Amino acid sequence: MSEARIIDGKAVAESVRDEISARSAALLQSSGIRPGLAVVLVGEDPASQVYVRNKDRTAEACGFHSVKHTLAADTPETDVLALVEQLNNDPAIHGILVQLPLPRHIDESKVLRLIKPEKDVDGFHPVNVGLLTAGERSAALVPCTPAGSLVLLKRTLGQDLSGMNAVVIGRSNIVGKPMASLLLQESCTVTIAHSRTRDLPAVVRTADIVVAAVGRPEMVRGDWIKPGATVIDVGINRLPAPELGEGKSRLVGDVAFKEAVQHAGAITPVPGGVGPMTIAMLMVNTLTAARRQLNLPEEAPLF
Ligand SMILES: Nc1nc(=O)c2c([nH]1)NC[C@@H]1CN(c3ccc(C(=O)N[C@@H](CCC(=O)O)C(=O)O)cc3)C=[N+]21
Repeated sequence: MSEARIIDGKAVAESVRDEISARSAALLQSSGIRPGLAVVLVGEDPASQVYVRNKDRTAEACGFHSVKHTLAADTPETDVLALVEQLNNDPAIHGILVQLPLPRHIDESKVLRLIKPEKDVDGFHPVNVGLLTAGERSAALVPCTPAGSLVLLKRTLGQDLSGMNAVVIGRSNIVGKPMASLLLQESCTVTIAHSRTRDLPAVVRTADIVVAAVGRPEMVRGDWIKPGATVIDVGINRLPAPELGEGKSRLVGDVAFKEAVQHAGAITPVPGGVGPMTIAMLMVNTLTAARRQLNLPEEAPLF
């Protein structure tokens, strides 16, 4: 069998970013307003650092107003809530992202529920979750990683995914559940598999589309993949790599890439797959949020 096509998430993310830059420049020209994005970091989770740096750089490249609030890991919950409230009321801020996970003493869902739904560029507020689940994707802000994964699927398979068997591995609120909602809305036959699923390899073998979002390095093996299937690897796992030198690490996905590439029709790499798309879709959501807050018409959807 021939090797799978490698889906270039970095290149697709760049094209999305170019489109957002152009739309952002047009908005600035016509209304004098820059989309504003605020990121709130509580504590310094090392895994968050790369993400925040990439996000800042991309926001700047899109001509956005971008601010970062870094709070100490022991900041009281009331202070975090007060900051969110301040950002909710700041007209220069159209999108608010509170980096997860939060320290244990902070009630995550309390923080997420306080963010104004129209500023919720992560799409984690119950209002946005509800709209997406109810099939009103176009009225919602859609979580960035699932949205980016769907963009990659459509670039690979075309606009029509109807009737395809999609298996989503992982049931998180951040990826698995919203991904399943999106694929269902595309008329896929959707299975959500998880840690209690019986005979996961057999379930995955039924899939035309596999979305792996479990957070377990290289868990999905090559012989689980139906020949020709499209594989979206959402996992970003940092493993020690002494072969690269002392203290070095490497990133691997949730899919055993070297094996899966022998079976799949197309597959995303890690890094360079879904990660860059997550950031690109955050820019899409921030621009969408800004336009809605300014009562401007919706632009053509990018997926
Ligand atoms: N409220 C919230 N929303 C998030 O979306 C969110 C979050 N919290 N907490 C942390 C995770 C992690 N995350 C990443 C996004 C992009 C890359 C990314 O761009 N990765 C690149 C480079 C990775 C590297 O070189 O280290 C790649 O995969 O090619 C990584 C990680 C978003 N997250």
